[in-house]
Order: sequence, then C-alpha cells, then structure tokens
Amino acid sequence: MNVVSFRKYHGAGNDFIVIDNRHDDNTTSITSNQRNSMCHRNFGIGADGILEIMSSSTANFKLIYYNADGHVGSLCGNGSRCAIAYVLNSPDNHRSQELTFECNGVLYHGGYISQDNKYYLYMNDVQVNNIYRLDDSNYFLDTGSPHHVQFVTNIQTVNVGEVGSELCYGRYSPHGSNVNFCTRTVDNLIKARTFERGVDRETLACGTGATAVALVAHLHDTRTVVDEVSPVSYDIEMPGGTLKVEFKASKEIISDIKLIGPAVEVFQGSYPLI
Ligand SMILES: N[C@@H](CCC[C@H](N)C(=O)O)C(=O)O
Repeated sequence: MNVVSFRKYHGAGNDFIVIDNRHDDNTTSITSNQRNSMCHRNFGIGADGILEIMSSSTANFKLIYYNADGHVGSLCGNGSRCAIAYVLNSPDNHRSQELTFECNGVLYHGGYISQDNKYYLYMNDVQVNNIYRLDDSNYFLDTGSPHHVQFVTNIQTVNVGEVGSELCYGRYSPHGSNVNFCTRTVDNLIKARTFERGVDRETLACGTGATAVALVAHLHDTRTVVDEVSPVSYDIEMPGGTLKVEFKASKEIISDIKLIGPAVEVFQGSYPLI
C-alpha cells in the first residue's frame, strides 16, 4: 500500500497537513479526492488544508496550497506561516531565521521572531483603490485571496456558517470569496470570524482574512487620510488565537504588510493512500 508521511501544523487553530516532496523527485501522486479524504475530520487526519512543499530554483522552497476540498487554493496566510516554520525547523536549515518561497508564481518572504516565538509572512502590497467599499459596513478586497469584510455589532451572535456560505457562493458566484465578520473592541483590537472558501465552514483563524480586516479597519479609521506614510498595527482576535497585522499606509498604497502569529507542529504520522 502507498503511504504518505506527513506533519500536522496549526497557526492559531487554522490547521494543515504538511507533505514534503523535496526529497521525492518533487512530485506528488495524491489525487484531489485523496486530499479531501485526508482533511476529513472524522474519516481522515483532519485539516483545513494541505501544504505541499517542493524544491525551487529561485527560492528556498515552493508551496502548493490545497483547500480541504482537495483543490488548489489561493494564498493561505496561516498555511504559509506554517510552511515557513516547517522549513526553518528542517534538519537541512542551518540556523537561518528567514527565507523566501514561491507560491502561485509569486515570490514571498517570511521568517521567525525568536523573542516572541512567532512566524511572519510579508504579503503583497494592496492599492487603496482596490479596497471596495460596498456600503457602510461591507467591503471587498484581495490580500492574496479574495475577502468580503462585514462589520457587525455583535460577533458572537453571527451565524457565520449560514451567512458566510450565502455571501461566499451567492454574491461571489461562481468562484466564491472568503467572508469575514468583525467587531471593533478597543482601538486597534478587532474580533473577527471567517467563513473559508474551499473549506466551506468557519475556521478558527484566517491569515489573509485577518489582513483584510486590518486593512479595511484602517481605511474606516482614516476617512481624512494625511498625505504621508505612517506605520500601523492591528491585533485581530480570532476564535483560535490572535494574529498581528503590521503595515505602512499612504493615501494610495498599503505596503510592507506583515502577518505575524503562532505556527505550531502538533504531530507526525503516515497516511495510507487508498
Ligand atoms: N486559511 C487561509 C486562507 C486560505 C485561502 C482560501 N481558503 C481560498 O482559497 O480562498 C489563510 O490563512 O489565509
């Protein structure tokens, strides 16, 4: 029987199966049905997605991210941070605390902050013009993955599964969009919950979602923007933990977007491919 070795990681409760193909001719023989079965929480390992690590000629590694439905997803912020943690902790890494990787044809940079025991990912810049204000409380933007952001008065009472699914596959049909609900608490601390496209339920955290929430909150906060670049930081509290999003903002562009949070290995194993 064909067996695949894996590690299991999570980033604030957003959990992933890590498969390292670098020493196996850089190929994968896993089908999308098998990926979907591996992610099943009762009949498989259980995960929100799969991170396949490949070698790269231009970066330290190449990441292929699959959602729990078994299909290739767009950028996964927490998954990328877990892949960074996995590669930095691999025996062939010689004390480096930062690296580059390619994902969907884009080069990213990330690393480890030892004093906080956290892993970070630098995301692509976002043009302010590409953050769409749909009405007073709804926004849409792309932070590597598409995200709808809705401000709500009480995050605890939102039916994330039902409303998230309607927005994800109704409003954004046919490709869908991740959907985030958020409530302001104190300055620069926001509570958020995410319905994830491709996982098709609420996950315990979402990195590109936390980033989307932080960028929209900044825009919300700065209706009269000053014409200078200022450093900004938000803590996004999600059900599985808190993610920090730091960036520099001007009137036109949000740059140096850094997503910071935990990335933890929880177990290793092997899975029979049937
Ligand atoms: N959990 C992710 C988001 C993953 C991408 C998404 N489900 C999609 O393909 O739209 C994150 O941490 O960013």
